[in-house]
Amino acid sequence: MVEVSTLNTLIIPAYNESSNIGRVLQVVIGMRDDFQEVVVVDDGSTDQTSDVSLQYGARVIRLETNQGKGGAIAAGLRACGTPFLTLLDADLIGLRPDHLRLLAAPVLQGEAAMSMGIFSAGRKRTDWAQKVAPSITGQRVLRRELLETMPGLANARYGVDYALTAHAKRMKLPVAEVILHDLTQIMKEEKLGLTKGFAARLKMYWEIFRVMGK
Ligand SMILES: O=c1ccn([C@@H]2O[C@H](COP(=O)(O)OP(=O)(O)O)[C@@H](O)[C@H]2O)c(=O)[nH]1
Ligand SMILES: O=C(O)[C@@H](COP(=O)(O)O)O[C@H]1O[C@H](CO)[C@@H](O)[C@H](O)[C@H]1O
Repeated sequence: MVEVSTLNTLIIPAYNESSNIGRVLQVVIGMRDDFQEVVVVDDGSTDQTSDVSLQYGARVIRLETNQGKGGAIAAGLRACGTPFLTLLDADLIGLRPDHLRLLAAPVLQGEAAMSMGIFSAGRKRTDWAQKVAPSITGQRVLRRELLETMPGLANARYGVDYALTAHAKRMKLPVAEVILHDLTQIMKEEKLGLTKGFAARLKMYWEIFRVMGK
């Protein structure tokens, strides 16, 4: 039987996440039976994201300038060769190994081409966001062909999640939604303060809107 660890790479796109990424890395870095590699793509951060990630033993790909989430994922894809990829946001709170195994199961077992993780019982605000729009979750496991064939990946910025879900639908591929209990993430307003956070949120909505209908 083929070892799962030779099949799956974990890719974490990260932009200025030095205060958050350690919480995620300390959970995933020991999962040697599950991932061939843990790759952090530091998307032109101006903080210590790369140094912190290296301290936890992750492989770090450092982009000189900020490319946006889609560009960071594209760089991670180019840097690995496994047939399956796991994508995670760097700012999760409450992540456990069983979340990742639950998320991977439908794809590794061939029932789905992609699975999408939906927060539940994490926090009201983030649960609600994913109930309303499950297609924009950052927690996914997918077959690499899906990313390789996605048009405009490198320029999609925050539109990448919406575009990936739409791409799978267009290709008529089976997608699984997996409930991830007790998981949440840090909101932009918490990272950047109310005014800057809200401005970043509006920019994110614009980047998602741009890919809709493409
Ligand atoms: O230009 C960017 C913006 C975001 N991200 C990463 O993409 C993930 C999701 O972004 P963010 O946390 O801002 O979104 P939220 O989870 O708040 O929606 C996080 O790991 C970010 O660090 C990135 O790599 N490049
Ligand atoms: O839930 C949401 O409304 C957004 C913004 O989350 P925050 O409130 O800033 O944590 O987060 C989701 O959408 C982003 C864009 O597609 C993805 O990058 C995130 O992974 C996803 O959680």
